[in-house]
Amino acid sequence: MSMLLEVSGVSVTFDGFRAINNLSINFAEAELRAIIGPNGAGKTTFMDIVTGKTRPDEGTVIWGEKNISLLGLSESQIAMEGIGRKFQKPTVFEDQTVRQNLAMALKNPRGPFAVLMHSKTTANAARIESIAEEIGLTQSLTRRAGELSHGQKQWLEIGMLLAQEPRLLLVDEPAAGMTVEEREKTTDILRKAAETRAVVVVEHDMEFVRRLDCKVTVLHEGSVLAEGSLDHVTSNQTVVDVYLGRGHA
Ligand SMILES: Nc1ncnc2c1ncn2[C@@H]1O[C@H](COP(=O)(O)OP(=O)(O)OP(=O)(O)O)[C@@H](O)[C@H]1O
Repeated sequence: MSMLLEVSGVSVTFDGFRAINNLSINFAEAELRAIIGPNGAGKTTFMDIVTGKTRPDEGTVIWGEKNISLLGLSESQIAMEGIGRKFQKPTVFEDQTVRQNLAMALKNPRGPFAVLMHSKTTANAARIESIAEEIGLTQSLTRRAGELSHGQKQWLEIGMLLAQEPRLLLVDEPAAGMTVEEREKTTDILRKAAETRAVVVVEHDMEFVRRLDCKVTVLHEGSVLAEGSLDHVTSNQTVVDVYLGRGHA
C-alpha cells in the first residue's frame, strides 16, 4: 500500500538537545493512529515538523502520490496540501452559531460552477448539515458556540477541520477535560473521520486509546520505541518501564 505521509530519519536538536532522534514513521491513506509516549517524548515536536512549524536538521518528510517534500513548503502551503491540526484547546468563534462556524470553515470549490451562487449556497447548506450530523451537533446548529459544553466545542472544531477536507488530521489530546460520555462520542467521531482520511491522535489517556482500537505508535526520546496494537505495545517491557511506569496508564 502506498503511504500518504513518510517521515524518514528525521532529527531535530534544540540548544544541543535532540528532541527528535532519527525518527521514521509512516501513515496510510485512510487510517486511525494513536501516538503515545511520556512527557518530552517528542510528540508535539513531531506534529510541529509535519505542519512546517519546526524544520528538522536531518531527514525527509514526503507527502502524497506526487512524493512532495513538505520540508520545502511553508505552514500555509502544507495546510493547503490537506494537513489539518487540532490543538488541545478549542478555538471556535464563540459569538457565532454552530452553523456560522461551520460555514466559515467550508472549503468552497473554485471551479466554473462556483459562480452559480444559488447551487453553491444549497451545496454548502447540505455540507453543513452532513458535518453537523457527523459531529453530533445537528440539534445545536442555531446555538451560539459559546453556549456549548467543552466536549461540544471540541467536536465543532473537529467539524470545522473536516469542512476543509483534510487528507491528514492531527489531533492533540482530544479527550482532555471531557466527560466519559463525551469521550465515547469523540472516539466515534474520530473513527468515522478516519474511514476516508488519515487521523493521527496524540493522547495520554489509555482508556481513550483503547477505545480508539487502532494501531499505536509509542514515542520515546524522539524515536519510535514500539508499534502495533495497544495490547502488543503494552506487553513490551521497555514500554512499560519508560511509559506506564511513570503513571500515565
Ligand atoms: N523550542 C524548543 N526549545 C527547546 N527545547 C524544546 C523546544 N520544543 C521542545 N523542546 C524539548 O524537546 C523535548 C520534546 O518535547 P515535546 O513537546 O515534543 O514532547 P511531548 O512528547 O509533546 O511532551 P508532552 O507529552 O509533555 O506534551 C522536550 O524535552 C522539550 O523540552
